Amino acid sequence: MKIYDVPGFPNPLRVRIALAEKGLTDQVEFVKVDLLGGEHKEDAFLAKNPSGTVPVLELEDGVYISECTAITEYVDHLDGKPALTGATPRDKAVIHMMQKRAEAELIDAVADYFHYATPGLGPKIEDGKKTVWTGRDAFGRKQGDRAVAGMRYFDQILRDQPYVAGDQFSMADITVLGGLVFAGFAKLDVPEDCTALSAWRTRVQERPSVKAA
Ligand SMILES: N[C@@H](CCC(=O)N[C@@H](CS(=O)(=O)O)C(=O)NCC(=O)O)C(=O)O
Repeated sequence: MKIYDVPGFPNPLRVRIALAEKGLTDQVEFVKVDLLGGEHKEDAFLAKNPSGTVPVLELEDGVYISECTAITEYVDHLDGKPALTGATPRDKAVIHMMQKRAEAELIDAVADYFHYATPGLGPKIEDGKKTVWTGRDAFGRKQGDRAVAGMRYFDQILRDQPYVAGDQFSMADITVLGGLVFAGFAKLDVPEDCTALSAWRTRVQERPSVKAA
């Protein structure tokens, strides 16, 4: 397997943690993409992923898989013992639901704040993305507020259960952690009173997979 990504960036981190959780990291060739230089917006990369984002997984048969959730589902099922995406219909559904909330209300909202309300990845990348749109800064700030509301939501969830989707660590936890890492990138602070979320982060950061990623 080959993964095109940028080490240390939030969404690539989601897949790197999943690979480490499954013990597959050493079976992957990582190919660094020059994100700041705009390589991901060039035709050669767009042919791998028309969305122009990382990470992208390339399989032995040449198929390209983008989207962290899809990549995580792929690696989680390779050994027939899904541990991150749910082993029963019920667990699969709850994890899928919480994963979607972690994307929509946290990591993707932070990404919008980062790209539209801050200098983001710099003018070479961002100007292409930000068409001349008078409301773009206001949209970015609104998404920042949405991300902070998302932090409060997950704080409430984690007051009643040890992990984002219930009693077990899952890909939904990985996505919330990616969202908090992205928030740090974007200088979007976790509210002081989100004590359950902060305690959960301290706990999951002790996982070998997180330390290794
Ligand atoms: N929904 C995508 C999001 C991927 C994404 O936005 N990746 C960022 C990198 S990261 O900063 O989120 O880690 C990217 O490629 N951004 C390039 C750009 O926005 O031009 C996924 O799940 O893979």
